[in-house]
Amino acid sequence: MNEELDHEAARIVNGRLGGKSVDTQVDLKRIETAVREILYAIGEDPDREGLAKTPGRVARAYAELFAGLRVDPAQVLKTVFSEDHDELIVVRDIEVFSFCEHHLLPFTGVAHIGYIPGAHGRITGLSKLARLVEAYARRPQVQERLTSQIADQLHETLEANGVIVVVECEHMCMSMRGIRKPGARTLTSAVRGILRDNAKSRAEAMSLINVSNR
Ligand SMILES: Nc1nc2c(ncn2[C@@H]2O[C@H](COP(=O)(O)OP(=O)(O)OP(=O)(O)O)[C@@H](O)[C@H]2O)c(=O)[nH]1
Ligand SMILES: [Zn+2]
Repeated sequence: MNEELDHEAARIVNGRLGGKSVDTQVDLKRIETAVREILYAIGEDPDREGLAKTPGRVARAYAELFAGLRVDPAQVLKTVFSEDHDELIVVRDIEVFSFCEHHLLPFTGVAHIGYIPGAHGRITGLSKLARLVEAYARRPQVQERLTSQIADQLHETLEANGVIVVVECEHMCMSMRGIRKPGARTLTSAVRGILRDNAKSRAEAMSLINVSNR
């Protein structure tokens, strides 16, 4: 099949991201075809009653699960307020559902985000921090990149004095298959600005995030 034509035929579906509808241009037909092939390949019958609608369901699920690919994270942070607050703001325990790009299996856990506004006092809506996590998580990812992308976007867009992002996740590709170690959690952090340069500020941020007591 001509790839360009196939791409042009991509259907628009509505996905949901952080509770908001987004236009997600995803080639559902192509996913359906691929899922049928996978079902054949594992020795299943894609036409049996229970599986007949599965390729379509998987296609719609993927459109939603990978909706972050069609979100501009800078836009997510566009709601900013000016506030005379030059100290740490932390939102912790933001749920993360992402997919490791190696096995396309989920990794799930929480993200903790802290930032110190810049001199102009630019702060964003608290929910926007969770939306930012969604925008970067709903893509094929690695946990390290997810962590640093969130930190870099906050640092840049808010011109924050300091940023800290800690992500703790369990990877299904380590739990369900391969090494099979359920319960192992991976912690990654990214620190920017004053929180990177100043050990005392970083320690204060870490204690608010309180990772070690979880
Ligand atoms: N650094 C990092 N590694 C990840 C992440 N998600 C999955 N991985 C790892 O990616 C690696 C891929 O290794 P490969 O040797 O290419 O693939 P594999 O043979 O399936 O590896 P095993 O999982 O060890 O069976 C594995 O060690 C996974 O644990 C992530 O977010 N960050
Ligand atoms: Zn993996």
